[in-house]
Amino acid sequence: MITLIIPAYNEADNIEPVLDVVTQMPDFQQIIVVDDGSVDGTYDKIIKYPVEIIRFDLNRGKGAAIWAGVQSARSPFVMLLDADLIGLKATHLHSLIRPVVEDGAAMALGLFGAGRFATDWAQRVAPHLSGQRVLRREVLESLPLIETTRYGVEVALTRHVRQQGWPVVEVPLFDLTHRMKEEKLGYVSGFAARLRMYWDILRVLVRS
Ligand SMILES: O=c1ccn([C@@H]2O[C@H](COP(=O)(O)OP(=O)(O)O)[C@@H](O)[C@H]2O)c(=O)[nH]1
Ligand SMILES: O=C(O)[C@@H](COP(=O)(O)O)O[C@H]1O[C@H](CO)[C@@H](O)[C@H](O)[C@H]1O
Repeated sequence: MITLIIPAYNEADNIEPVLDVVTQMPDFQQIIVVDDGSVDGTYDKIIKYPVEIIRFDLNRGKGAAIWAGVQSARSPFVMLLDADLIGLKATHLHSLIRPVVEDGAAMALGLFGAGRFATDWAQRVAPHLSGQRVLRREVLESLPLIETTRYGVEVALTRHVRQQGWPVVEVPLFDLTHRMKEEKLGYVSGFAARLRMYWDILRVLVRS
């Protein structure tokens, strides 16, 4: 009933705790991990798990990774999860699944709460950025140019759903957080990556 898609770019140090949880859950018809051109051994970590793998030779960006997963998805519902979550539990994912699969929402957005101040705050200010979502598959299939959006994929999706007038539900995900860019890459490279992310988001916001 649900296809889980996890885009992963250089997440060798982070992805195993996420895969440990999701591969124990009976809820997923498919788990697809898209290795978006990682050069840090992410692939070697993923192959130990019972998941479908799509591997890009070169990095194409988060939007392209998600789109590749969607093209292989067979279920009517899709869950998107980041590969660097800390504190993930099956109960988080059940609370995200329910509003779409049982209650008919087009999209459920998961928002960190009571996890860490910095990441809770970021999602309170900008909930439309969240990478944790459940959607009807056709929502993803009907988003024009999704493969070009890179980090703009979330704002593009949120805007698309709102423009169509489809119901969206925000779900708090308590005691969940993720590794921030500066924690993964150091302050200088992390901040540069953050600026590139804002650029991707801006590009999507100004187009059409
Ligand atoms: O070019 C990219 C950049 C990111 N990601 C993945 O997209 C998710 C969110 O990225 P990141 O953690 O960098 O975003 P943040 O949450 O720090 O903004 C993670 O699973 C990344 O591995 C990806 O597949 N391709
Ligand atoms: O919440 C945010 O401000 C950004 C950056 O998170 P951090 O400041 O690195 O914790 O992260 C989100 O935004 C990206 C773009 O929409 C998504 O791709 C990430 O999944 C999401 O965590």
